[in-house]
Amino acid sequence: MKNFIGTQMIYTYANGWEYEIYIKNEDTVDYRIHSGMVGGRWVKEQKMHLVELTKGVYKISWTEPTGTDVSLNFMLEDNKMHGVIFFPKWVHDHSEITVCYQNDYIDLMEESREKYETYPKDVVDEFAAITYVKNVGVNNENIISEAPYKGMSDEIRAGSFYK
Ligand SMILES: C=Cc1ccc(O)cc1
Repeated sequence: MKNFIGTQMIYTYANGWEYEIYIKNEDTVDYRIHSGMVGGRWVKEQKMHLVELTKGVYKISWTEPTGTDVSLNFMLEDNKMHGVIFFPKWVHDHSEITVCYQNDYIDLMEESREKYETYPKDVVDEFAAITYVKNVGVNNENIISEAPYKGMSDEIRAGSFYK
């Protein structure tokens, strides 16, 4: 568990969506979505549940202000993960509303999940290849502190992003 907490990862799902996550501490993640249905969205301070399923295999799960539920399994020894995302219908229909720095729009997310339809949910379950992994320590506010832009994940992988 100590190895996993503090880890920053970038991964590409089999459907092409690229995500970045930072396991900030034992119950919090920050994340950034580089591409996919809600590419451009980024979030800090998302509370989550974390367990070690077996040696080197970690599961994190949470429910979001949008009503989206997420459960992710990281298999670090194999450089792969598997994610399940349960999108309410409204996120699928109005994804542009969720593409923002969510922390500034929590009220809008909560209003939208009441205003628009929840069902049928859109279940996305996909494996992903982890393309970057680094333990950057706990509670580092500088790891995910700006909006994603085209080329950012390449810069992170190349080691030229953080000054
Ligand atoms: C909806 C959030 C979310 C964050 C990371 C991930 O891999 C999938 C979904």
